[in-house]
Amino acid sequence: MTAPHTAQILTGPPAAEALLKETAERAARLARTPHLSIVRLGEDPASVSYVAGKDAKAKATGLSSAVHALPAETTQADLLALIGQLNADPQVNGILVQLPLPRHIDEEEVLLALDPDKDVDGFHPVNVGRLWTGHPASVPCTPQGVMYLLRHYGVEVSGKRAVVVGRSNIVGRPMAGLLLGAHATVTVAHSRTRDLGAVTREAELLVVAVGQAHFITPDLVRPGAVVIDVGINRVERAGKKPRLLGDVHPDVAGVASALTPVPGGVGPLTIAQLLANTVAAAERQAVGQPAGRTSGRP
Ligand SMILES: Nc1nc2c(c(=O)[nH]1)N[C@@H](CN(C=O)c1ccc(C(=O)N[C@@H](CCC(=O)O)C(=O)O)cc1)CN2
Repeated sequence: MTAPHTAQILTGPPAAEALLKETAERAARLARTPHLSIVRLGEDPASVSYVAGKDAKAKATGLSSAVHALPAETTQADLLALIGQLNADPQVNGILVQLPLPRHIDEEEVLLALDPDKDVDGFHPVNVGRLWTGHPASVPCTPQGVMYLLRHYGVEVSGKRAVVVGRSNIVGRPMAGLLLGAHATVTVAHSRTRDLGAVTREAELLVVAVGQAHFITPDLVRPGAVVIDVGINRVERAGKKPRLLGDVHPDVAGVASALTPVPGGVGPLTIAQLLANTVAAAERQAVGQPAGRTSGRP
């Protein structure tokens, strides 16, 4: 009798540690310690925890960082004024505004106000354009972290059929741009895709970021595919900590050749990549080179 097939589990922490080590070495080579300014509004527990993690990891990696924790009722004008100050401050190399923002804030206007060369989240349309035209850019941390994880585990991307499920600005769209830049043949599936299974079963590399627990079931996966689960769905439980579930059903391990877990897969790469983006921004600023002005075509 043969043992049932089970996928290789691509865990995030070893890849994140490797990226943090590289980032610390690069930071130490700079004449001035790179500085990251983190802006948070309100007390959303997940945002408080992610921001604390970013601040602590930045310091542990040899960067300097400061958290601007503003009340939830901060006005749009006050938030824009703070961003203006950080943009103008030559000591600040990277700025990020933790999302989601309170409902009264116009998120698009806030992201547009960031200096694109300090926008270490890569959300500014200038950085989106740089990514899609193959110029050096800050790229959103989670999809950039996925690329690092794939390289860390030796997963070949060039020439592969890749399907990204989800088209958010934070994950799906930049993920598609990065995979295309790495020479994959890329399809983006979304809520209006007809016959989703016919599309996802084509994928040798399947990246899922839809925000619905266990949305991808084994019947939607090509045997032997590499499956990257970007979902983090919090399922509340009475009297207990919420459970974190991915977008991919665990039974997919019986079909895929490799699979990222949730938690402990892509998530840890997000913060490591943010620090790598901050150091890269500081390196470009040190030589007076705006991100998009050199040829970085793949
Ligand atoms: N300005 C930004 N806002 C948000 C981003 C972002 O990249 N920039 N991404 C997410 C939240 N996020 C970082 O900000 C983030 C999400 C998840 C993790 C992570 O390590 N997840 C762990 C589980 C942690 C837990 O217990 O909650 C995992 O998946 O193993 C880190 C950072 C939205 N906002």
